[in-house]
Formats: sequence, C-alpha cells, structure tokens
Amino acid sequence: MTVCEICNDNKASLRRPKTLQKLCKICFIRVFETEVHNTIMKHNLFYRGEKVAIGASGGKDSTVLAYVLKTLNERYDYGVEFVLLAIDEGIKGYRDDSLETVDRNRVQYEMPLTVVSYQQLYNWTMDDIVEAIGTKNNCTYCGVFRRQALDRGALSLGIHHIVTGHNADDMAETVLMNILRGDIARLDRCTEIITQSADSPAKRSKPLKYAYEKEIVLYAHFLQLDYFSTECTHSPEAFRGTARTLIKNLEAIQPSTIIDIIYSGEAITLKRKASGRQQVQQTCQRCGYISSNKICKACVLLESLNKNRPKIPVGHDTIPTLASTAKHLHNLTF
Ligand SMILES: Nc1ncnc2c1ncn2[C@@H]1O[C@H](COP(=O)(O)OP(=O)(O)OP(=O)(O)O)[C@@H](O)[C@H]1O
Repeated sequence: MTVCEICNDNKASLRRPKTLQKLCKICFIRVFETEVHNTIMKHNLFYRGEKVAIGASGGKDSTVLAYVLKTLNERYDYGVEFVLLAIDEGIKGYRDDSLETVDRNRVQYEMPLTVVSYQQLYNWTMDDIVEAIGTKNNCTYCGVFRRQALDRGALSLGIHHIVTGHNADDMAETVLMNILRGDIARLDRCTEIITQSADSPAKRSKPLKYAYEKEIVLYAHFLQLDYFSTECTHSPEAFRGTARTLIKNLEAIQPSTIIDIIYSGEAITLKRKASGRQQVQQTCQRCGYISSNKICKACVLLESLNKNRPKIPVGHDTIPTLASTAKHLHNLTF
C-alpha cells in the first residue's frame, strides 16, 4: 500500500496534479483549502465586516469557490458576509439549467442569491444576440455585458467587492493569449489577483488564482458538490481552446507548466510610457452608468445591436460594421 505523503497513515488515493504528491482524500481536501486560505491571507483579500458577492454561474469553479469560502470563513472566522450573484445571460438549455444549480447552492450554502438578467438590463438575451450576429463574436458581447451586469448587481446590493472562480488554468491561458496577441496592456494586468478599473464601482478578486482546474474538479468530486457541467452552447472561443491545448501538451512534458506561466506573467514588468492614457472615472453619456469613456462599452455594443448593423453588408460607408465596432472597442480604455 502506498501511504499518504502528508499524514503517513492513510492509503494514498490520488497523485496531486499540482505537486505530484501521493495523498489521501482527507489530506488533499485540507491542503487544497489551506492553499486558498494562504492566498487570501497573503493578499489581504477580505476585511472583517466586508460584504462580498460571489459571481455564481453554477459551474465547478464558482461552486467550489462558494463552498470553500463558506468553509474558510467559518474555520478561520474571517467575519465576511458572502452572497451569491448570478447573471442570467438568456441562453436556453444552458444558463436556465445552471441557474437552477445556483438556486440549490443558495439553500446548501445558506447564502442569499440575487439574479440579474441581460433581458432586464439590456433588453437582449444572448440567444437573441446570436440570432442577430451569429456565433463568431458573441463572446465579446457576453463578456462586456456580464462584467457590467455583475457590477450593477453588486451595486444594487451595496457591495463593492466581487470574487470570481477564475482558476490557475484560466490565468495561464490568458497570459499566453495576451503574449500571442501582443496585447501588452492586458498582459500587464491579467495576473493581478485584485483588479479595479475606472469603469467599475467594485473591485474584483480571484481567490482560486493558484488552484489547478484538475484539483478543483477533484475537490468538487470528493465533497460531492452540486454543480452544473455543460459547456455554453454559444461559445466557440477558438483561440482560448488552442492556448489550452498548447498548455496541456507542455504540461505532459513539464508538469509545472501552468504555475510557471503564471509566475512568468507576474514577473514581467512593463516599461510605462510617459504619455500613457490615464483612466478617468466618468458617467456614460447614454445610460448614465459609471464608465471610463464618454460612452460605456455596453452602450457601444448595444448601439450596434439595436441598429441591427450585422445585417448590413461589410464595407457600407455610413453605418459602422461589426468589425469597426470591434476596432472602436479595442481603442477604448478599460
Ligand atoms: N452567469 C454568471 N453569473 C455570475 N458569475 C459568473 C457567470 N459566468 C461567469 N461568472 C464568474 O466568472 C468566472 C469565470 O467564468 P467562466 O465563464 O470563465 O467560467 P468557468 O471557468 O466555466 O467557471 P465556472 O466553472 O464557475 O462556470 C466564474 O467562475 C464565475 O465566478
């Protein structure tokens, strides 16, 4: 029998993906939780009395996040009030089912739940958007709307801190994608554990930043957490998928690849341009919401949707095309 390398007592039942240590189930659960706790402590993520919204999608990452935060809050007495905040993007056969999971998590974890929908905020569902523009750029719309919807939901609850379930694999993929795209501005920010931008009233943090996806799945499996595992029906995300495959191939040769990429991303310091554009908080001239530009990113996208521009042939002179909207978005600061 192979014994657990931590307790030297129980039978080892897994090889830990992050360190390749042979561990028993109990020690794995404890070590996973302790690492998340250490991340929280090292970065002073919370303060006593703080109210924090957990971006809850019903998927494995945010479900594990909610469970582990509840466990650590009780074990170490953080004194934080956690609530669940879910965005309904309006995707039939995906988000409607996952929201049922979040609603069960509300009961299981005894956390209040608020649901905010794209329909109610923007008068569009993602299903409608995909019908209008197709699947090629739909993730851009969804990402911009979700970001603002989470902010608006948190603000309506008087909350200024949102935690999300982004994990180490997500972060390594993002670092690699930004390098491959030459997106230096995003590369600079993408490894930060806490972010706050001028167009948001809430800061964001990622307590699972160093947690491997495989370990999140194992943790959820051992604790039999109730999560929803279907992929979004509209998301091709081809570039991220390719970055993921590349990382998986590298991992087969070098197991520390994910953490190495994150450390590399953190270590890269960029030369600041003296003339760099400063982000200034203002209000969107169209919807009145907080923005770092005259017109917020969501309104730029809504304008293109409402004019039904994607149906107009590319190259039209007077009405901007989807491509020019994307270019416009790229030039805005976030
Ligand atoms: N509809 C939503 N409502 C609330 N939060 C969301 C929603 N979608 C995503 N998030 C937040 O953003 C994080 C990253 O989202 P992404 O879509 O990349 O998910 P994922 O890796 O599949 O995560 P999960 O397993 O939690 O769904 C999620 O862990 C969650 O905290």
